[in-house]
Amino acid sequence: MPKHFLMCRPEYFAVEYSINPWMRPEDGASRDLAVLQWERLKAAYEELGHRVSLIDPIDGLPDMVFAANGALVVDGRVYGARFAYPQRGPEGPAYLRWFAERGYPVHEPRHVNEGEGDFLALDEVVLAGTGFRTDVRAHQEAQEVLGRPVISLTLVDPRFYHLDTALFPLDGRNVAYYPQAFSLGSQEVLRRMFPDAVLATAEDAEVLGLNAVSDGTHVVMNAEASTLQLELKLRGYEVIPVDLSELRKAGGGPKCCTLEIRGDK
Ligand SMILES: NC(=[NH2+])NCCC[C@H](N)C(=O)O
Repeated sequence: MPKHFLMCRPEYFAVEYSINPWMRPEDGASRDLAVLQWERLKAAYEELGHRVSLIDPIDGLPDMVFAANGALVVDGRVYGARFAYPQRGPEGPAYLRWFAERGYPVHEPRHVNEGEGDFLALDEVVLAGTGFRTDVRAHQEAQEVLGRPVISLTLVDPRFYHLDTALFPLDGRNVAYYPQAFSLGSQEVLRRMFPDAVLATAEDAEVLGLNAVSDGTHVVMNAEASTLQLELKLRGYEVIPVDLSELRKAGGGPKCCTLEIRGDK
C-alpha cells in the first residue's frame, strides 16, 4: 500500500540553538549537505512508490525540515502541533494552515504536543510519548479528537526526547524499540502489548536507528544502525539505508523528516 508523506525541504536548515542534546551550535552544520541527504530520502520514498507532498520552508525556522513534528493525521483528521520551545512555535500554525488550505478538518491543540514526533499510529491504537516535549494532557486531547485509544509512554533519556527517536511501527500491529529509553512501567506496557517486538541495542539507538519509516515491507532507516538492520532482514524486511548524518546534528533522522498523511484528500 503506497503511503502519502508530507516533507519540507531543509532550505533554511541550521543548528543555531540547542533544544536537545544532539544540537551543538558551536559545531555548525552544512545546509547544502542536509539538502542533498534530504533529496535522497525523498527519492527513496518515491522509488518505493510512495507519494510525497511538500510544504514551503520558512526562513528563520531551521528545524522546519522535521515535518513529523508538524501534526498528527489519522483518518484524514488533523490534530495540530503546539511546540514546547518558542524557537519552533510558528511551525505549528504553518503546518495546520497547509492542511486547512487543502480541505482537511483541522483541530487546533490546547496542549503542548509535537505531532508525530510523540504520536505513532498503529491500526487500533496510537502510541504517545511524554516526558520531554509532549504534555500528557495532549494524549487525552488526541484521543478525543481522533476517536482512537491513546497509550501513554514515558520517555526517560534526554537523547531520546521524542517517541519517534526510541520506537517505530514495523506495521499496524508490531514495533521496534529501545527499551532503556522508557520508564520501567512503560517498558512493561510495551512488553505486554508487543511480545514479538524487535528490540534495538544502545548502539542502534545512539545513531537514531529507531527513527525509521516502515511501510510494512521496506524499512527506510539510518545506514549506521547495523545490528538493527541485520535483525530486520532476518525478520524478512527489506532495509533501505539512508545517510542523514547532517540532519542528525539537529537530533533528527528519516522519520523526523516525514509526516504521514493517513486518509488523504
Ligand atoms: N520527530 C523528531 N524527532 N524530530 C526531530 C526534531 C529535531 C529538532 N531539532 C527538535 O529538537 O525539535
